[in-house]
Amino acid sequence: MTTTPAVHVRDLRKRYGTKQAVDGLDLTVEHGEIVAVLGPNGAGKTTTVEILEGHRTRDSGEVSVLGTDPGRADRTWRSRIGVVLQDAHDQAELTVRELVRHFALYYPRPRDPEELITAVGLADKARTRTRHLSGGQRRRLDVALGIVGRPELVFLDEPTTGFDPQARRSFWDLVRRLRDDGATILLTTHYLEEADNLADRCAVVRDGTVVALETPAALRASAADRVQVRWTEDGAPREVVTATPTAVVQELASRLGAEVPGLQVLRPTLEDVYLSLVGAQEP
Ligand SMILES: Nc1ncnc2c1ncn2[C@@H]1O[C@H](COP(=O)(O)OP(=O)(O)OP(=O)(O)O)[C@@H](O)[C@H]1O
Repeated sequence: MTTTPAVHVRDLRKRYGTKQAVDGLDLTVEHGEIVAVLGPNGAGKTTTVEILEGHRTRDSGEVSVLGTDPGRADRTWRSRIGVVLQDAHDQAELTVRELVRHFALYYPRPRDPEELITAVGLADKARTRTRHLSGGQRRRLDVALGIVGRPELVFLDEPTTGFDPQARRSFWDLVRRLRDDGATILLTTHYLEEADNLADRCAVVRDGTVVALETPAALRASAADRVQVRWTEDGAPREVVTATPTAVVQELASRLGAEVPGLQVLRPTLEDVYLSLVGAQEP
């Protein structure tokens, strides 16, 4: 295992006209990690990821992806990266199988197209022309095309947008299998549940900088002093926010009897922590 991180970004900056889209962003992704990049619309996630993919230039800052500056990368580097863009493919007349086989030809050590089609849940669509796929099925095909070359590092841009809940869960299993095979994964998502289930660490981006880079558990723990205890007393709903919910419940039980009416103990979710980090008002 190499000691250089898979992705290392320091003080990254990118401006479009007067808009400072990325404003001194730092990020490190270790080999074998799944990192979710979270942030409101316009926070600078796509710009950052596209710079890491070598698809956009930067104004300044240090960027190393698999040990190489993406601004100066060659074809060999590109073959080690898997990029899953939204609606990347435009070959509507080809079938799923034809398209995956076609993409496999570009790589020295591709995955087996049939196994891959099954792994992304498209086995029964292998002979379907891609223009006849549903939105969620197209996304799964995008993913298949992004990983057919057995990339060491996979970029997934909002990969499960448009998936039904079952498809989303089987997609998460697929991403975990990729990681278990040794891949590093950087994904952007607006689904906090996705980040919570999948990510080893979450990078929360606001106004072009990373404001938190932590495990989902550590992020939740940062709000451990904001547990809501709700109950009903004298026919009216009551609520306190506390760091010691057990003590509150004990006090209520001794005062109101063993079964406190309407008792609820609500621990902060990842979404609560996220919203307090980015500000509840999204643009
Ligand atoms: N090519 C461009 N030209 C001008 N401004 C741009 C360009 N691309 C992005 N921007 C602006 O830069 C800012 C950051 O955009 P970016 O797409 O990186 O955000 P994002 O976090 O990916 O948002 P979303 O969640 O909506 O995808 C936004 O204010 C956006 O309008």
